[in-house]
Amino acid sequence: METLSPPIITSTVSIPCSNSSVLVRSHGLSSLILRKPRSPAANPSLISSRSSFTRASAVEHGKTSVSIDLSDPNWKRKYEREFEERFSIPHITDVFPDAEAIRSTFCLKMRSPTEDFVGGYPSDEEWHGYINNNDRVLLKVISYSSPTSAGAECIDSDCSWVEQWIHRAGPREKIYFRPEQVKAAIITCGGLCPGLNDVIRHIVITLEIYGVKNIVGIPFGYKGFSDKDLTEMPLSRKVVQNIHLSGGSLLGVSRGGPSVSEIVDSMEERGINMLFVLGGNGTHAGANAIHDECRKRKMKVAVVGVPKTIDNDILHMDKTFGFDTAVEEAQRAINSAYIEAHSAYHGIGIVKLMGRNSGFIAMQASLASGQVDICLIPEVPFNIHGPNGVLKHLKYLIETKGSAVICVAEGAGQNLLEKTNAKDASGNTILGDFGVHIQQETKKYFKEVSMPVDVKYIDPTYMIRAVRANASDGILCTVLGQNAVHGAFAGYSGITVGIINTHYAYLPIPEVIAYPKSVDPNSRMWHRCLTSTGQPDFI
Ligand SMILES: Nc1ncnc2c1ncn2[C@@H]1O[C@H](COP(=O)(O)OP(=O)(O)O)[C@@H](O)[C@H]1O
Ligand SMILES: O=P(O)(O)OC[C@H]1O[C@](O)(COP(=O)(O)O)[C@@H](O)[C@@H]1O
Ligand SMILES: [Mg+2]
Repeated sequence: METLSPPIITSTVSIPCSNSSVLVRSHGLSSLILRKPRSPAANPSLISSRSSFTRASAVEHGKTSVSIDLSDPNWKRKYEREFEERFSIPHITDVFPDAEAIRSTFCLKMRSPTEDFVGGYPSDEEWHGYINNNDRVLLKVISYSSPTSAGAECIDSDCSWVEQWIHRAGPREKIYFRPEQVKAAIITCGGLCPGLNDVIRHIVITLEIYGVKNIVGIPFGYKGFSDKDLTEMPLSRKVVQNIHLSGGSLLGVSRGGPSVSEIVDSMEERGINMLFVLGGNGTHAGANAIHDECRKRKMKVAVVGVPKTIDNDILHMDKTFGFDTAVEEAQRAINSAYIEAHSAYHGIGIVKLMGRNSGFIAMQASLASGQVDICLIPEVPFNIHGPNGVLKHLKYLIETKGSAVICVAEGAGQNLLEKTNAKDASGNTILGDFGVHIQQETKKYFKEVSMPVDVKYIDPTYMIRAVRANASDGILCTVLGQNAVHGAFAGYSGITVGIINTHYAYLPIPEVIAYPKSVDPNSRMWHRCLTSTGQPDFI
């Protein structure tokens, strides 16, 4: 048995300290972790707070309450055991202890597939490179020697090394579904993302290698389960052969849709027993609820997610597919902004990139281009006006360099805009347009200071996410798509697949969506970005 589905973690750890900036209030694992300020000198009270580490830290793990008593000599072993349980992945045998396992029909080397695959493809090979169920991947690979190391994530004052192991992804020797009894469905939800077609393609191809013949696509996200006008799309290697050559999703996407019980009713009606769900946080929340509902109804179903978001806001993963492509595509916009700004008298180029809660695209695109003077992201507060504001620095740049480029993430500066409380069909907050706002404020400001400027605003957001995946995302999509199928056949459900420290792993869905991953302002990467742009703090 692969033990329990871990609860979503919403926890609070208070590190007793006089400076409120180190009062850590967050979700999930990082709640155990004291994030350091940018420089220890900036927060001397933190250093003197070392003794606070020795106190017991009460941590609520969703339903269960876990308390890590750092004075307990065995706290590390206990922590590691609890971690293992949280990251255990639900398995069909949790609900069906007598579920029959058969030898895998997935072989690395085989003869041409025959019409009659029952009993497995004929293979000449004995060794298939299967993954052992006990194989693990290490989640954190840096051993910090001090809480003052940049980006340090520490549990105690010594930053003791704690091992956090997660399940390795890949094909298993035993499978829990007979290919001829599988009806697999694929669904893509949320916004577009480069690589969706690549993942669909590899799921289909891998399912066929296992011997599955009944594969369908559900059109337009979860809506496709309830809308009677939308019919399933039969999928095969032939259908998906070239779909990766274009962006978008062969199946279409949508936000909003039916309730979880309607979705599961529809799955029962259609006889779907493998569901591959491609989407972001919202989609995964839905996938996990579908998994729970299937368990409640004692349905032998595998629900496997593949995280899709150009925002790169899924926890624990090196990156999500489409992110690299988005960063690469953003280069064209930034370069255009630079050329426009550089070629104009007192030119200012402003580029808005996506990133609802997380500034990863803006940060990485700024870093990659080397042409950005000011990068603004949601995670780092700033002022536009005032002596330390963005506009003052912009004036300095115009005076000293003659031109400037600003890159903003869409979620940046929302506190400076009027709130509308508007939501999209999925319940996501509709953001104010900060790109337009800073463009207007820039024009106003320079008029006020009687300095002629030529402002060019570029919003390439939808162009970026509609392109096809680049080569590196193409490879990532291939591996994720294949591993999703391996996970389902291995009998896992309520899981998702990701790249972690360059290895591929299965994670329980709640752990990756507990909250959106965001840029750590104390991380080396953000500091590198600041070094590259040369921008000051705008506070
Ligand atoms: N908490 C939730 N529980 C169940 N379904 C959800 C939840 N949040 C979002 N969804 C559904 O997931 C789909 C995609 O969600 P959305 O937030 O738009 O995109 P993404 O998955 O990219 O974050 C939508 O159909 C939405 O209704
Ligand atoms: O216009 P739409 O389709 O609502 O998409 C906008 C959102 O899509 C994204 O690119 C990705 O969001 P999701 O991961 O929720 O699909 C966000 O950065 C952006 O806010
Ligand atoms: Mg989302």
